[in-house]
Amino acid sequence: MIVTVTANPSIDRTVEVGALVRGGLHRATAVHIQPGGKGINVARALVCNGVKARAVVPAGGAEGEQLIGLLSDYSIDVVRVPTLGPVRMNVSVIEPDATVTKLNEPGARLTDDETTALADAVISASHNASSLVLAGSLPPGVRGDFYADLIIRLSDRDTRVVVDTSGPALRAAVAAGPALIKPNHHELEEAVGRALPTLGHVVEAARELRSLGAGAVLASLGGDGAVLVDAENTWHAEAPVVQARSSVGAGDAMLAGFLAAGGSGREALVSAVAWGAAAVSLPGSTMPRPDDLQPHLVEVHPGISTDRALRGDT
Ligand SMILES: Nc1ncnc2c1ncn2[C@@H]1O[C@H](COP(=O)(O)OP(=O)(O)O)[C@@H](O)[C@H]1O
Ligand SMILES: O=P(O)(O)OC[C@H]1O[C@](O)(COP(=O)(O)O)[C@@H](O)[C@@H]1O
Repeated sequence: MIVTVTANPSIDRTVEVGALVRGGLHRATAVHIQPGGKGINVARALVCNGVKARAVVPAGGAEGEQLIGLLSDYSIDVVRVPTLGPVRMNVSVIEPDATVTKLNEPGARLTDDETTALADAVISASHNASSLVLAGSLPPGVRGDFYADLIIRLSDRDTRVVVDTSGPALRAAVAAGPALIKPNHHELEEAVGRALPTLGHVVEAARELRSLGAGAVLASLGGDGAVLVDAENTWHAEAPVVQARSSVGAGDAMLAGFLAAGGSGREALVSAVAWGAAAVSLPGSTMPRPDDLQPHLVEVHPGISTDRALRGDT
């Protein structure tokens, strides 16, 4: 069983429009309303591919009811932690060339009691977990070391803890020694405090985060694919997307693909990149199903082209 935690879930509205003009009126050509937040997306991708997943989700208000309702379309074992404040709504605007503009709300403040209830629910929901995924931003009221504390509390278990977050929460989590982190390009730059214009810079930064405590680093690089740095190896892999539609949730699909394929090594990276590329070809934050996956199109490069300039599109 893979357990995911989404401390700050959302209802995602993905709105497709013509070219975006700041200050202009845009008539939507399509709208997708989907359950959101990184851990929820990882769980959706897993169950869409026959892998069992449990999702721990704090949810309150009418939006919380709607989120739980949307989740009932998936065979996820949902552990709901009731909260007073409502679940946030995040909006992504997609232009015809698949450019995404994201508007993420901060989320409602969690009280101290709600934060404690969430942490306790995670500990009990992950009793039989092979992997525990701590994913997404932290809502107001939750301290930046929330994920780090969970890693420490779970350190005597066999569960592999995986972290996909940003900013101070990521820095704190790294120091607590997670098995794996999944930053995108921007989150990796933020974590090391400098720009990473080339593949070589990304690999250096990933090694730095390993030296600070992360067991392995799976860095997603948008159209440039992904890099995996673990104790033994460094790999770069990428796959073409014939027609990009929406990259919302691509990183979450990618992490799910990595875990579904065992969560370490070359073959897991191939699976990750195949799932990420497939997600980009689907509307909104739709997660790929087996028929959408094309692992044979994934290219794993024999060495790292350290001077390769990155597009920086994450
Ligand atoms: N334009 C693209 N072309 C091909 N693959 C892509 C593209 N954008 C994203 N991907 C795939 O999806 C993965 C996750 O995307 P990325 O944007 O890096 O993550 P996040 O959604 O976390 O910001 C990438 O590692 C890559 O495999
Ligand atoms: O918690 P954050 O960082 O605000 O991110 C939440 C958003 O990220 C998503 O999980 C999408 O993730 P990606 O970064 O993979 O595109 C959305 O479902 C959600 O709205």
